[in-house]
Amino acid sequence: MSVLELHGVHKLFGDNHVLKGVDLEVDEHEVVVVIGASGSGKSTLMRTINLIERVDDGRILLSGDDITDPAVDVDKVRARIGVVFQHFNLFPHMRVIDNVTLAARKVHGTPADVARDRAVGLLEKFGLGEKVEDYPDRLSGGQQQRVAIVRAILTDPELLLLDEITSALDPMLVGEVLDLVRDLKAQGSTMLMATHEMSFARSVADRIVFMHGGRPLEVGTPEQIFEDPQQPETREFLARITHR
Ligand SMILES: Nc1ncnc2c1ncn2[C@@H]1O[C@H](COP(=O)(O)OP(=O)(O)OP(=O)(O)O)[C@@H](O)[C@H]1O
Repeated sequence: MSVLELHGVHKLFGDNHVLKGVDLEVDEHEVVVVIGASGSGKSTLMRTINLIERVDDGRILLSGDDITDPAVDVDKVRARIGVVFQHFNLFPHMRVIDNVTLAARKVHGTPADVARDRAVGLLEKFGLGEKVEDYPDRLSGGQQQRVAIVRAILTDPELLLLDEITSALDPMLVGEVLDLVRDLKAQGSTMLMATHEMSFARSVADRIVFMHGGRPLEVGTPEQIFEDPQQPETREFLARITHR
């Protein structure tokens, strides 16, 4: 069963037609990685799914529910999706534990002690056990991003959206964040992510989506896309990005 379905999704900013009829599916436990040149619409795609941007045409279904219906309760939809952005977006005035548990307590109504126990368990599991009571500015970028990921998974969302989560990190710290994503995949999380890290995309994706000109131009397994791309634009993009 599909956790996420996009049917003919269009998004315009003024007369800049950024998404031009995107069709896409993500199945349960599947990891789909979106690649493509800067400006090809990867972030916009993520933002329409999280309802930060409203689509101009088309439909998005989350586990069968039409979340693009104008009558939809946006907060309820967002509570079903875990999101991690490039910039970790932790609250600087809150300790790690409060950052991680805030949404569970305030949006999901999880009792504070239950949220705390689960958060501490996850933080320990991901090597952050000693940071529970710290403020974000005491943490490295990699640690902050891992905290943001723990926050996103705390309430077992149906879908995880990861948008360029390593782009703001010192290259030395990228690996520790990507290892966490590999762990989530091993646990069966359903994920849609945009990344410029091709080797990571290749190692973690079940399917790769190459965005070009506002739509998925080529979709396939990592082997198909990286070893035998069918479209000239895909070949050109991969040649450019691997020879930087
Ligand atoms: N809020 C906005 N208002 C106006 N234009 C926007 C907005 N957000 C994105 N755009 C435009 O949409 C296009 C696609 O941007 P988007 O950020 O989705 O690309 P991207 O593939 O994620 O790029 P990158 O890899 O650099 O992050 C760009 O032309 C951008 O200028």
